[in-house]
Amino acid sequence: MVAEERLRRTMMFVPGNNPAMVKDAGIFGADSIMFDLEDAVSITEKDAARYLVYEALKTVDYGNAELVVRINGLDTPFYENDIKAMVKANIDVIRLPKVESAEMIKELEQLVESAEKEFGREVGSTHLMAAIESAQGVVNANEIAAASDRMIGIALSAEDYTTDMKTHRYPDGQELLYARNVILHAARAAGIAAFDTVFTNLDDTEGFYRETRLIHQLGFDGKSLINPRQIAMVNEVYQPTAKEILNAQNVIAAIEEARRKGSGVIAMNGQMVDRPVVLRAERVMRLAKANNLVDSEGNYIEK
Ligand SMILES: CC(=O)SCCNC(=O)CCNC(=O)[C@H](O)C(C)(C)COP(=O)(O)OP(=O)(O)OC[C@H]1O[C@@H](n2cnc3c(N)ncnc32)[C@H](O)[C@@H]1OP(=O)(O)O
Ligand SMILES: O=C([O-])CC(=O)C(=O)O
Ligand SMILES: [Mg+2]
Repeated sequence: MVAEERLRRTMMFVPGNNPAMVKDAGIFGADSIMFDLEDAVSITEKDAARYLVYEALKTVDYGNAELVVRINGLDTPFYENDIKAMVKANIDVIRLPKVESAEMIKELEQLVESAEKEFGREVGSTHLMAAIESAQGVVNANEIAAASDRMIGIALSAEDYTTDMKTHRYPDGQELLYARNVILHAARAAGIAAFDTVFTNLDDTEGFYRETRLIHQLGFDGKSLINPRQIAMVNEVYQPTAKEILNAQNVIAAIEEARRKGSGVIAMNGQMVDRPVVLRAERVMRLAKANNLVDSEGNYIEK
């Protein structure tokens, strides 16, 4: 097996100034919980939200969820204090909003490194991600994605992006097609994850499914979410079918057999099985496991 890659289908925003939501954010089963210190928090509450999230990170058990914080942008008076507090609280990932250049990620990296030294945290252990929210960010997506070894992903942020592009969001998503493809290619070229944007109309379930099916087809790892009700719908779209699971099991068994015989390639039902096929099969099995569709030995559970 290749190194186990973390599943990041659902990255749920949690307003950093809402004590009840911050406290209970772990119970909904999001792959990643993203505490927000930026646009969900008004200027007057910035310090209180930072303190609330810091305390929660120190005291609340969020299980296996990856813990992310969206700090305030580099053009605000808040980001330095945000970085220090979140590094000190052992956050897994810092998400920088409104990223337009590799230099912004490098500036973030320097501040994170000095905070790690100040608080006795292992240097390099705080991961980073960038939200791309403007034309400039899309144009520089390749450099942004490759700006630091700490980068785990880049995300499209379509609310700010469509404003910058002088458009707005439409049900068919045509206005996002270029940005989605650029971000996806930049992420894949850099070997990191790609996240799609939030869908803000909680009553439009059909629209949410349509958008999630599209980004799944394109190849995104997952989506930023605003509400726990959206988690199960994303997991459903990302869940492999019985046929895909059975095929993946056969592929993995076939390649293990080939390796025992000293070969990296084998034919299965007349079809060549090589590395990319095996990597896809391993991802299907990770998704199957996450959806409880296989037992601990990887056997399909009939439902
Ligand atoms: C463009 C951008 O920057 S987007 C990112 C910034 N925006 C955000 O972070 C907003 C996050 N989302 C929210 O605040 C909320 O989901 C809202 C305001 C949109 C809707 O809230 P509600 O109407 O309360 O939603 P709903 O009725 O589905 O909530 C059900 C439960 O889930 C909780 N919940 C809802 N959203 C969240 C969330 N994002 N995180 C944690 N818990 C949540 C509610 O508190 C409620 O809990 P309760 O049953 O114990 O009272
Ligand atoms: O990251 C997101 O999807 C939310 C956001 O800030 C935006 O859309 O501008
Ligand atoms: Mg935004």
